[in-house]
Amino acid sequence: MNAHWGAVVVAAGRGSRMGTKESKQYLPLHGKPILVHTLELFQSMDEIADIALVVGADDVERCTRLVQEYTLGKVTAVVAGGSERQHSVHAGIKALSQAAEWVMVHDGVRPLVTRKAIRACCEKAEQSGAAVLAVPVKDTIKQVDDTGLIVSTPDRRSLWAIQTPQAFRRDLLTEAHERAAEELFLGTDDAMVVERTGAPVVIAEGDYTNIKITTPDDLPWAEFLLEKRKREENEQ
Ligand SMILES: Nc1ccn([C@@H]2O[C@H](COP(=O)(O)OP(=O)(O)OP(=O)(O)O)[C@@H](O)[C@H]2O)c(=O)n1
Ligand SMILES: C[C@](O)(CO)[C@H](O)COP(=O)(O)O
Repeated sequence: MNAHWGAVVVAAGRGSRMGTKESKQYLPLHGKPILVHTLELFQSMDEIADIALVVGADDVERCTRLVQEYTLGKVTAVVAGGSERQHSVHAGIKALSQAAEWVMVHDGVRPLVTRKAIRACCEKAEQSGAAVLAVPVKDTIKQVDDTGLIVSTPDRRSLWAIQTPQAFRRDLLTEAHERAAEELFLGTDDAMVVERTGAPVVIAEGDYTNIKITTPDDLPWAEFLLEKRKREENEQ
């Protein structure tokens, strides 16, 4: 893995599907905010030189304090995000130090990603320019119309559930985001923004445990996975 990777960690969402008053990225997991678990993992990797943290406009001060409290020295910028995830990512890329020629984008609410998976994704990106973590879909997926009628059943062998981090050569990601902004294109991940430029984006196989904490039932699952991981680390 290249020596100078920058990471954009996006955490400016409201977490409406979680349904809590507090935005989900600040909910405690093993006594620490979910977002802090994520940042600590990135902070611990030698290959990552700096991190831009993107949060809600009202949370910039609070997150600057969190960065100090948890001595997250690689977080060189805490900036306000936008109304859509894509706007938040774009703000993060612009805030990242110019020295970072390679950028990975990660959801602040995916604290269970592993260093091994991050490295696998970045290594694939270094070979091809752009790579995303993903896992093969386990269920049969149907395309359904507005009336509930099944329209088609895509071949499951070609379906992957996409995760983060998503890793890119910085100039490629920057240009793709600028173009999407100009053309008012909104995607649900950064790969979509890059794919539409015609640049290849490849898959790096990840783990099913890299969940995006989205709804209340994800919280006990995340607690369990974190507990299991800590136990395994202690046994080694
Ligand atoms: N305008 C936004 C929307 C989302 N995100 C971030 O993108 C990641 C993935 O988004 P998701 O899980 O969908 O978060 P929310 O948008 O907060 O959730 P919801 O859709 O339930 O409101 C999260 O870390 C979230 O904080 C962001 O930085 N800016
Ligand atoms: C980027 C992402 O996490 C990949 O699975 C996902 O697309 C984010 O989507 P959401 O609509 O913000 O949940």
